[in-house]
Amino acid sequence: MSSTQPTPVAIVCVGMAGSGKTTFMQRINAHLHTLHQQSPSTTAPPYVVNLDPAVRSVPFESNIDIRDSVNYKEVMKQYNLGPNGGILTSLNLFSTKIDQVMGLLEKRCLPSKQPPPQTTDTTTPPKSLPSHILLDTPGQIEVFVWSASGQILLSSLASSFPTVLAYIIDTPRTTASTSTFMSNMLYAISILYKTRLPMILVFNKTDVKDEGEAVEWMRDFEAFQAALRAEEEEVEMRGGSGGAGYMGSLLNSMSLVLEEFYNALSVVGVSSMTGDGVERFFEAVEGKRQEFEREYQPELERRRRDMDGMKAEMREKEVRRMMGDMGVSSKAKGTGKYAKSGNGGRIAKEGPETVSDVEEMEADEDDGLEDPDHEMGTGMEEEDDVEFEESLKKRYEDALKASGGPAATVKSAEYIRRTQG
Ligand SMILES: Nc1nc2c(ncn2[C@@H]2O[C@H](COP(=O)(O)OP(=O)(O)OP(=O)(O)O)[C@@H](O)[C@H]2O)c(=O)[nH]1
Repeated sequence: MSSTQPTPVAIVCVGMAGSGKTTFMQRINAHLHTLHQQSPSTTAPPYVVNLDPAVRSVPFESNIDIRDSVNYKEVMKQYNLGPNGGILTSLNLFSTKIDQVMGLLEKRCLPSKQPPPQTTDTTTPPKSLPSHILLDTPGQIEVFVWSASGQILLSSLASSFPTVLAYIIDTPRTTASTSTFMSNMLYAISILYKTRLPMILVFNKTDVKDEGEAVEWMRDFEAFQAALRAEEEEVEMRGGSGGAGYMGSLLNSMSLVLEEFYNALSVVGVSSMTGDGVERFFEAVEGKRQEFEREYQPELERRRRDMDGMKAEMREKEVRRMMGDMGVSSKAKGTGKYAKSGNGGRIAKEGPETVSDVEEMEADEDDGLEDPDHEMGTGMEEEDDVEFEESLKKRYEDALKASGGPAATVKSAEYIRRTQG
């Protein structure tokens, strides 16, 4: 079964505090558990990850919980931080374990790369895999979306699984006024731009107020402008300014500009309380998974290739820089600042850079010593030096590759020192 099962979709739930994110997670988790119970051989229960370090208790069981590896209260105390700083630092600490987290997710949710053991037992079906990975995020949405660790977590996830954002919206509160609605939409856009992942807008709490008005405001800007005018008139009647100034015209123009953005989104109304709309949500997830594979994956791969290219370029630069440094430090080979101009095109005599350089230079001047290579120049040295530099360059490159990039300069320097004896 597992070999024919599609890769599970990762659903990352984001939303403002109080939007009903946790209740929504609980609802979709319960839905997937029911599907599993109905057909245990085709799909495993969802794999659940809690990324909210500050949550006291979650009404569902998590397979990976940030709270198991980071103690949020302790982090706040130790680093003397407030609540948001505590969440951010906890996420940072957790993201340092991203390799382990991804290893675990891949092990549990992707088909095994090893061939299944040869067995004559045909009665036991192969183990099924989860169809979805659910991730709950901190209510302080900005801490997750705009932090480096949030980015690391999201991009690592998207590099192994089709990843979809579910942006949960408190429908009754958001449609209470056009300005609240617009603020929430702008927030959703900024997340879309930042994460560059497909997004589903989940209008939650439809048992209190359905999503009809919100969807109308999104699809028909004239309806939004009519609602805006009605609001202004109401305020004017109460003796206020009606926001007729910049606010009204800003919201007006915004509604026109946002049309393109709205077209990129899937919209569903859900009641996490009653379970209404949950099937429609999963249909939207399937649509977004296809969109991810069609549009986002090639873009992700292109970005990854660019990154690899950049890394290779940086490695090359680093090698050149270190070769330059070698010119400073390889006095023994006559390739340093003591080398005279014309010695194989290497660096000419330069000013001292450190106190010990000054002492050495003074000592040399006192002795009236010449560069030994230069004195004994036969022409052979130049060839030797080219060979020497070539072999060094190769060793630098090998060292840099082995250590994963220019960040490992110190390590590489040690390596060179060691190999030079
Ligand atoms: N009527 C109704 N209430 C809901 C629904 N979903 C959530 N709520 C209520 O909304 C409130 C907030 O829900 P939570 O799930 O705690 O919201 P959250 O976004 O996780 O909040 P934080 O934990 O602060 O991030 C709770 O009182 C829920 O009972 C819904 O579909 N309908």
